[in-house]
Amino acid sequence: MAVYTDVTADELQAYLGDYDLGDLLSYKGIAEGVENSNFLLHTTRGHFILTLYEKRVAAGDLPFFIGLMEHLAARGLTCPQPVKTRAGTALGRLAGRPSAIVTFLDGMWVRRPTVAHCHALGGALAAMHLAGLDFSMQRRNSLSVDGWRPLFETARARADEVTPGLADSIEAALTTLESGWPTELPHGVIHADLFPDNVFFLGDRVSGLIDFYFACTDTLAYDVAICLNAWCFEADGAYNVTKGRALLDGYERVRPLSAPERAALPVLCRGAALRFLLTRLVDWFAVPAGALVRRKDPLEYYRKLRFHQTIDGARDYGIEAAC
Ligand SMILES: Nc1ncnc2c1ncn2[C@@H]1O[C@H](COP(=O)(O)OP(=O)(O)O)[C@@H](O)[C@H]1O
Ligand SMILES: N[C@@H](CCOP(=O)(O)O)C(=O)O
Repeated sequence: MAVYTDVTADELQAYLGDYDLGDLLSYKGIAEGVENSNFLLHTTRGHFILTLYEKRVAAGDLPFFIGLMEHLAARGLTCPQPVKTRAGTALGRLAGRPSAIVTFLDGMWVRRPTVAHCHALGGALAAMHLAGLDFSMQRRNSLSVDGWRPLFETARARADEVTPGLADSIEAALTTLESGWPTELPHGVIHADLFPDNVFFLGDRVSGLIDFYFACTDTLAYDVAICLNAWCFEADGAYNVTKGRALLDGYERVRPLSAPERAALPVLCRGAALRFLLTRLVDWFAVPAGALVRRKDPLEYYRKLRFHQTIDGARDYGIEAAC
């Protein structure tokens, strides 16, 4: 998260008047993350997270996110729980933005995931996929293949400022993905942004998942591809096949992948890399002056995309093509 919108102590006191959260002792903006504005609240009832939803979150989608966190918790997953006002509502409005308060989760996210972390993450991802299967609400993924070109068009003219030739490379990758994107693989609720900063650990054990604000109904194996991108590359840009194997093994112990899902991993990984390249590229030029936010490097995902373009089978990710 980040802080794009500031909240005064008076505004916050008045807002908290609708909740049974005791007295406000302190609050501070959280610099981590890039999407929404987040504050850590300390009240006489404990710690909570206040989120003000920013540009990429449509207010109409908030009931899906809130309902999903409640659904997953009811199925035994540890994730933030929306705190309701005395009137029973989880969604409010603060400083001109839609807002919500959620419970604070214990644990730490890991800056340098090990093989053991990747294995545990794979299991947690699969458990989330299974727990989401009977969630009754649907949300289209606005950041899937049909959303990439409109996103690209907003940044195309400036893309080569980041690195020469970037616009042409994205155009070529996009055209290939648009004609070959798999649509028949098993669908369900996906997290769609399960990066290390959204997974809390206590030791090697996953203690909770956060940040469900990209969650949607989409191809389950696409979520696996997002995680391979986010967890299994080293700082020098090399893919770590041992981590990939661990992640996939952890996943398959809970939810085995079908042969078509395995076969689609290369194209899904290319799509996942392009999706984060594009949002990072757009944000590179769009972060407002004065916002408390750390921009993320689009080129990290350009390098990952180019790696995936050299892959032709699931085996290169650490899993056999056939089950
Ligand atoms: N429920 C929570 N419990 C504890 N810390 C949280 C919680 N939600 C967010 N945070 C803290 O805020 C940071 C950013 O949150 P995140 O949801 O990833 O933001 P964004 O949506 O902008 O990416 C996390 O890395 C964590 O430190
Ligand atoms: N994970 C995305 C950015 C979305 O914000 P996050 O802080 O929740 O990860 C990226 O790395 O581009």
